Amino acid sequence: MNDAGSHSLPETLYSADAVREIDRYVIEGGHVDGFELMQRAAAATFRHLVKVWPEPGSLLVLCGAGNNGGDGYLVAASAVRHGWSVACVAVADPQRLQGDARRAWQKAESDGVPVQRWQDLEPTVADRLFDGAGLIVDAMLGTGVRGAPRGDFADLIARCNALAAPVLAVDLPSGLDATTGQVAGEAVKADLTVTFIGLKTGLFTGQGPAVTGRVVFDDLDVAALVPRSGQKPQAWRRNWQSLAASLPRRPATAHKGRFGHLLVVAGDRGFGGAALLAAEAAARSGAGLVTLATRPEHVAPALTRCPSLMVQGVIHGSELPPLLARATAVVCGPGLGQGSWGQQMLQQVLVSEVPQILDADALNLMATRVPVRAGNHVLTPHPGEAARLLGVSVPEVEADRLAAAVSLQQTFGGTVLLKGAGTVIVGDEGLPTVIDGSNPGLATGGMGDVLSGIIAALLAQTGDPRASAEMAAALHLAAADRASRQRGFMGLLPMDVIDRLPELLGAAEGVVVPAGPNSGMLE
Ligand SMILES: NC(=O)C1=CN([C@@H]2O[C@H](COP(=O)(O)OP(=O)(O)OC[C@H]3O[C@@H](n4cnc5c(N)ncnc54)[C@H](O)[C@@H]3O)[C@@H](O)[C@H]2O)[C@@H](O)CC1
Ligand SMILES: [K+]
Repeated sequence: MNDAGSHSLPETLYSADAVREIDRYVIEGGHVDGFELMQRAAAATFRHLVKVWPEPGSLLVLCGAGNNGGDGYLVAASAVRHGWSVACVAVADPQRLQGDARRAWQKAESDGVPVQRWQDLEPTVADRLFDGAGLIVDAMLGTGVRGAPRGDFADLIARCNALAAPVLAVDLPSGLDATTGQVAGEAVKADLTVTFIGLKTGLFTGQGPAVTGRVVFDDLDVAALVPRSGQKPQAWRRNWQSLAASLPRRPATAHKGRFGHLLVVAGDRGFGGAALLAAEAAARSGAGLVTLATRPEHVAPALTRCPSLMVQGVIHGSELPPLLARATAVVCGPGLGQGSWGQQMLQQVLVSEVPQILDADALNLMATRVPVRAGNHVLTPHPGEAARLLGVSVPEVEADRLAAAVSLQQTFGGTVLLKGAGTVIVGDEGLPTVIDGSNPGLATGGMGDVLSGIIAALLAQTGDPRASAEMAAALHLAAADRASRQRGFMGLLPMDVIDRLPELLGAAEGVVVPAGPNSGMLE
């Protein structure tokens, strides 16, 4: 779930290599000495550690073979100076450490940190260290990690994850690829990640959100040097907090004709619910008018459930053009099925000029036959649909979600929204956007239909496919987070998410409902 602490995070995301280059620029450019930077990293880590765990009990610090380990040795030294009970385990032989990391280890030793080599530990002693830990500091692998953790690193990561003690990850959870968010073997599951200098993209997409816990950031006082380093961000980090202000404003004299007429083409036999979820989400997201074109048998239930919709039963594709002619945007896909009804409908949508969202079965049908012209469309694949469209496997998509989304955009044009934790949005220009946050309650049938309804409603109002996709993904997540506070994750339903849309939109519009005798009047 989105975390309150992330509000102060920067909005730019960098690859791990870009952050390493920034480090290099800062140090080799003579701006800040490498050991001084490491001391700042350790001090920042310790500051956050004390804030979250003022009395952690015994601290177990696991240090790797590089500068991430160096940070760990200095954190251990701070803890000893603080009078805490500390155990420090060197996963790699500290005698072989080099440079700043070596200096950090020596400082820890001279400050009285009891450093023990993992390889020298008797199994019973190792068990005691782990079982007695009140808090684990993971300083094993940082931005220098390459591939799946090997040897003792893999064992220690598994051991950390088997314990109930909380974990603080230094810079990133060991085992996570901080650029892509991929976990090739196993990654430490942290409760808090304190990350430095630049936010890394992989903390926010792929497996990142599942292993970082809360993310806090410290610029180590070198923020002013970042633009001068020549390193460019890889993506934007956005959430509802940062996007709500771009919501289209409604003048007091507004009439329904100003907010677009959305056509929802959805719901083959047996899939009427998907059509209704998309249409109702759209109606709740400010579309002026919503027409649902669906199988005739869904007309009566849809009208009963949501009388603000116009619902049209359609049997042949030839019935769509007049409806498309009146639409400012169209969403095609929820519950469309892959039979001839769905194919006919999709065909009509694809040949129209109307700005369009292509979702679910529309993407499955496209993957087998219909190429998309470049333009004003939004594709909203989940990783499985993305894999089919790209002709690769799902793990290949998940291994680098940003690259997969970019590749889809280059193939199909328009805007691509790749679903999943850390939703990625790519348009035909500008950096990709990563939506910060994830909610496991969204892994339920119908949630995607709600998302396409929201995107489509915003597209009908703004005419801007990319901005609509970004706002909708952030709003959808914020609504799910809000609903989860009452309903948890397992029992969350798409209707719960739709129910929270108006209050989030209202708050973004600055609508306030006063308490007291005039309650109910807007001011
Ligand atoms: N001076 C600097 O550049 C600063 C670096 N900082 C820290 O330094 C980290 C980067 O340090 P390094 O570049 O030394 O890299 P790391 O400390 O991330 O790790 C490099 C070491 O891990 C080993 N390794 C790599 N992949 C492995 C795998 N799959 N399995 C097992 N071992 C593996 C390598 O052989 C190497 O010895 C950052 O994440 C940050 O924590 C901070 O101290 C701030 C200043
Ligand atoms: K780490």
